[in-house]
Amino acid sequence: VMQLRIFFLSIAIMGFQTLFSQKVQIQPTPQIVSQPSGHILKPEEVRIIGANSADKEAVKLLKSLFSISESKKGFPIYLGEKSDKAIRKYKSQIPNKAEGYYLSIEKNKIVVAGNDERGTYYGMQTLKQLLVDGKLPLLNIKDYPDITARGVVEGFYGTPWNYEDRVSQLKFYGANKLNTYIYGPKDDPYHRSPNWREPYPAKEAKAIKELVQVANHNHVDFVWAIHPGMDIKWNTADRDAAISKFEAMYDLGVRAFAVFFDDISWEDSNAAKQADFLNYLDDNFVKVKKNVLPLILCPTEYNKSWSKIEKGYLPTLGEKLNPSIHVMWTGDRVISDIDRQGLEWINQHIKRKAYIWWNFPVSDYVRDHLLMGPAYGLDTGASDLMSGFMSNPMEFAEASKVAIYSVADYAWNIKAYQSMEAWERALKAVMPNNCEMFRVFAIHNADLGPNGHGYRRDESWEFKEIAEKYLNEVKSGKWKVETIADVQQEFIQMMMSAKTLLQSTDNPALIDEIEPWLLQFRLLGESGLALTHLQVALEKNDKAYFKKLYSYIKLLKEEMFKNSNSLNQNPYQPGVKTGSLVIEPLINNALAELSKQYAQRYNEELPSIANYIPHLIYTNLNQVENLPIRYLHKTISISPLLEVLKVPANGYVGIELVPEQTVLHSKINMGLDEFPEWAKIQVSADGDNWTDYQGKYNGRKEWVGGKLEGLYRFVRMVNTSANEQECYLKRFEVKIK
Ligand SMILES: OCC1=N[C@H]2[C@@H](O1)O[C@H](CO)[C@@H](O)[C@@H]2O
Ligand SMILES: [Ca+2]
Repeated sequence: VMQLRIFFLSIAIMGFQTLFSQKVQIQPTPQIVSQPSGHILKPEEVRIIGANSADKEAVKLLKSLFSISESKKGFPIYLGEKSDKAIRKYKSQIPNKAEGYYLSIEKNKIVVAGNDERGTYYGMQTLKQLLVDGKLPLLNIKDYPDITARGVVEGFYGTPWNYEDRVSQLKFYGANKLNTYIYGPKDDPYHRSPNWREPYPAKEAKAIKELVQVANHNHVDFVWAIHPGMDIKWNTADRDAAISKFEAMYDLGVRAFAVFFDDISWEDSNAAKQADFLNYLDDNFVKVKKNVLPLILCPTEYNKSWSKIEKGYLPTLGEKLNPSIHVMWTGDRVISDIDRQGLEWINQHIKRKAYIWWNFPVSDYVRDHLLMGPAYGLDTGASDLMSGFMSNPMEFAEASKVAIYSVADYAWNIKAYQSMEAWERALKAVMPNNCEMFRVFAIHNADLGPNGHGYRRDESWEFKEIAEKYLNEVKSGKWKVETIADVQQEFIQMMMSAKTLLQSTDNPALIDEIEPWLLQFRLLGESGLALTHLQVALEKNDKAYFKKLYSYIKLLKEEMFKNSNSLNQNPYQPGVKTGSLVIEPLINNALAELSKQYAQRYNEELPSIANYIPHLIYTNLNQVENLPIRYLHKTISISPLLEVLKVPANGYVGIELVPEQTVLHSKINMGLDEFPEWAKIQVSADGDNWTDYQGKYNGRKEWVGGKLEGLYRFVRMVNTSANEQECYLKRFEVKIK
């Protein structure tokens, strides 16, 4: 009997424990958090001890959460930094780390004590997260960030974020303990060419001034970046032009600056000159102003695949740059995982900890895709090797928050980071009321398709196995009802997801951004569903029904084609791709298979409606071998490259027409003012015998060629000189008959 009694007692205690010790979820994951021992109800009134010496944003945040009693009787909340008298008693509990804090929620008091102002503010952000349903768990936390600078570099090509986007982002960073926002949109002419020397016009200047204030209210350092590399001259005029632009930005409240030398021609990538330029700004502006944060440089050689150590670019920076200047780095490639080995490699050459510019979820090189998946490929053993970690996002600000939320979790507590778990929480943070439907959409919109960087992401990972099984059963003709049911369930969920999100109201800005993809996603689900009914038609041997369904699917595909030619149009990767890794290929493959079975049974060929492109990229340059080919209204084009293209002797890039075609005209834009003497445009029918393709330069830096007699298979640009040359690949298109 005694054992039994003890047994039941232990069960009861466990139950009690689990009831209250349900794991508290805090974002980002704290370093040290005690097991909750029960909870208290939210105090009716609180008394703040230390209100006039604590960080003012923290005080503001506290006052927004609780009602403050004027008298002495309110529930005491001790608030302040380690140097403040009010929390002197708790000083020894505070982690001795920048932005660290100690938070203790007890029966008769709460303590929020920061190692510095930002730490107090972050302690308050955590307290806010713990106040749920009018209750607070009894626990204590000692927390601090692993990486000093954490945040976002708005550094993509494409439509810059607008003012509302940026305000929303800055508030999001405050709530997720991200402390840095680097303003550097490539297509802002006052950040880059031609107006990097000019002060902003009044309207833009006012907007930046206000954004800096919003950043300060959310404890975010607003870093303004200048991109002079397209036309900088290494002289005092341009050096002083940069200083005076920095002064103008300083007057708008900016207290942190960066200099970007990325994606410029290699002649100007002179490390010694760049280092002198940065050191001059450092010595004559940053050091003079005193309250300006250390400079950040984005080097021309910003990834390992582009660097030739023997040429000395990175070692020169490492040697010459003032030690306080940060050096940005994207990893082993432009778009790259970040791991210990790669970081140790770069840190030794730049003689400091790399300041990471992580090119995810940026999509300016795959603009027809959204990157809504988990942020993975980040080494959880690298917390001591980075001085900063910035995400370069998509031009879709709200949609980028899914990845940015995960980056916040990673950069704060690296060893604890779990990409899938963070992703689940990110979805809920971005779409609180419809996160299940949002998850259906996000899981099928994660991969970016074939692209020039060869960077891919997993997608539809929970559906892959069913998809495989389904396709095999379609091929064998022996399909099982439960497999069809599983596949139908996924397709119906896609339709439900699209419809629910299109009509949702919990994040209208997000729906506005992703609407084209939601429309496409719904149609894709619908075409999949119709596809499964083709099997019903075959089961019932109902030829007419099969044909009706087939033309219905054709209608759906025509609508998708229309969407892809009217929505999200841009000169790079226009259109709207969704479910492109698993769902779309499954539907096209099953469709081809079922129409083959139809043809065999009824001895009648149906017109093919699977959308694929037979034409190929034709090149011996591995920098562009993965660039996708587009085919639209008889024009075949190579997806443009944003970076500088390096063309060794006899290097070539072009298009292979499959099969041979009559070429009507061609247009090639290499981003050069006149047609370079080292280049030739050639055509061939067999890939061996080449003839020059006569053409001329139009007024817009483009080579244009006319109609060719006869059939050709290859059109290319080749470097006929004996040395490596460089150009851009802004456009390469061939129109056929
Ligand atoms: O400085 C690093 C860097 N500069 C470029 C490059 O990465 O590729 C990114 C993705 O295309 C692009 O957004 C960015 O502007
Ligand atoms: Ca203080």
